[in-house]
Amino acid sequence: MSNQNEDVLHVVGGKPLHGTIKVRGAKNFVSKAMVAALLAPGTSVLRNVPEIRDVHVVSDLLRLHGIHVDVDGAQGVVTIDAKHVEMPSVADVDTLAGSSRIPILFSGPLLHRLGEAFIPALGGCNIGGRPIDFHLDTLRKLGAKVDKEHADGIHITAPNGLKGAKIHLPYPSVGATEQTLLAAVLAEGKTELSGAATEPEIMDLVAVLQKMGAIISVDVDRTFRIEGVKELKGYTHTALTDRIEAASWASAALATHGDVFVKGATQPEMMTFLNVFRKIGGEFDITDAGIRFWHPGGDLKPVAIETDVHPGFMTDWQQPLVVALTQAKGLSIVHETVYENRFGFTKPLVQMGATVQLYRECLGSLPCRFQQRNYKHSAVIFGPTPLTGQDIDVPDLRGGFSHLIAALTASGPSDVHGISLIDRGYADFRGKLTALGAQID
Ligand SMILES: CC(=O)N[C@H]1[C@@H](OP(=O)(O)OP(=O)(O)OC[C@H]2O[C@@H](n3ccc(=O)[nH]c3=O)[C@H](O)[C@@H]2O)O[C@H](CO)[C@@H](O)[C@@H]1O
Ligand SMILES: C=C(OP(=O)(O)O)C(=O)O
Repeated sequence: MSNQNEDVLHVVGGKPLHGTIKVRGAKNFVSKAMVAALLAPGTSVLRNVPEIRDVHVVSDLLRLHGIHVDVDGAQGVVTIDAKHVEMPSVADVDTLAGSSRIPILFSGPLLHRLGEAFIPALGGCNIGGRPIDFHLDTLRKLGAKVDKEHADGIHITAPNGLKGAKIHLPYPSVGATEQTLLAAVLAEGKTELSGAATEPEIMDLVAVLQKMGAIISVDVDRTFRIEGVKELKGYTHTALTDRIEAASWASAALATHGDVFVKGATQPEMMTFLNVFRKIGGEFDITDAGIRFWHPGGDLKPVAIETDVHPGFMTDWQQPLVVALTQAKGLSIVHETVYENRFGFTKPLVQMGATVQLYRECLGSLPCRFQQRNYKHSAVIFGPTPLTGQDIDVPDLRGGFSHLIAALTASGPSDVHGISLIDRGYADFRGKLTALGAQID
C-alpha cells in the first residue's frame, strides 16, 4: 500500500516523449488465463506477464483457494500448480472484495473442482453500472444455483455438476463470453453460445483452453460451440501483447508531439486503432519488434469515433486518445457505446483548458444502447487548445493514464493524485515515462 505522498506524481509537461518502451502481455487476457489454470489438476506456465497489480490480485485469490502460484515479475513468468484446490472462508475471500472484476470468472472452474464457489463484491473501473446478470444467467443455464442473498457476496453451487446448454448473450459482453467458455469446457455435453464477443484476448483464452484439451469452435456469426470434455491438463502459453497499453503510449506520443517506439506492439490486434491514428495525422511504422508512433509536425486532424466491440474501436482506447484530440484542429466526436459513464475523466481536461462538451443524446444516426439512461455518452472536442498544468485526481485506470498524458502535454507543472490506481494495468509506467524523457517526480 502506498502512502499519500507516494500516490502523487509531479509532472512538468510541455516536453515531447521520445524513446523506446516495452509492452508485455495484456491485462485483460493474463488474468483470465490465470483463472483457466484452475480448471486442471496440473501445472500451467504463463509467459510475457506484465508486472501489474491485477496479476497479484488474481494470484492472491488463487492462493486463498490452496493453489500454489509463483510470480517471477522480472522474467514475466507465472507458474500455477492447481493440483490441490480448497474452499477458503468467506472472511478470507472478502479480503479481496472490490479489488477487480476477475473473481466472478472463478465461478465455473470452482464449480467443476469443488462443486461450489463464493464470489466477493467485485471491483474494476467505475465507468458505468457493470451488472453481472449475463454471467449469472449463463451459470444458471448450465445448471448452477445462485444465492445472491449472502451479505458479503454470491454463493454458487452445482450439486449435479454443470451441463451443456444453449445460451444467447443480449450484448456481446467480454466477461460473460469468458464466463461461458470457462464453465462450459468441462460441462457435460455441448454448449452453444451465440451473441458472443470475439476480442483478441478472448481468442487467446480459447487458444489456452485448446492447449489444455478443450474442444471449442467459433462460427463467423460469433457463435461459440463448446464440446465438454472430462478433464483438462496444464498449459504453457505466451500472452498476447497489451493493445490498450500500446495505444495509450501511441496517444501520449501524438499528444506531446513525440516519437515513441512501442516494443512488443502488434499490428493485427491494433488495426482499427492504427486507422484512426492515421486519419488524425499520426504516423506509425510497423516492424517485427514493435510499432513506432510519432507526430510528424503540422496540424492534427479531427475525427469521429464510435466505440464498439471487436473489431470496432475499443472503449479502452477512447480515453487516452481524447487527450490527443484536444490538440487536433477542428471538431472531433467520440461516441461511447460500451459503457454509459466513461467520460468523467474529461472534466479535469476542461479545467486544464480543453474544450470538451458532453451530450446525452446520441449524435446523428449512431446507435445508442444508453438512450434511456441519464448519462452523457457523446463527447464533442474542439481543438487545438493549449493545456495548462493542474492538480488532477485519477478517476479510473484509463482515465488516469489520460490525465498523465494531459499533464505531459500541458505547459507548467501538474500534480496527479491517486496515481497508484494506474498500477492496475500499466507496468512500471513511472520508469517508462522517465525512459521517454518525461520530467516526473
Ligand atoms: C478485465 C477486463 O477484461 N475488462 C474489460 C472487459 O470488461 P467486462 O468484461 O466487464 O465488460 P463487458 O464486455 O462484460 O461489458 C460490456 C457492456 O455489457 C454490460 N454488461 C456486461 C455483463 C453483464 O452481465 N451485464 C451487462 O449489462 C456492461 O455493463 C457494459 O455496458 O471488457 C470491456 C469491453 O471491451 C473492457 O472495457 C474492459 O477493460
Ligand atoms: C475497464 C477496465 O478494466 P476492468 O474491467 O478491470 O475495470 C480497463 O482495463 O480499462
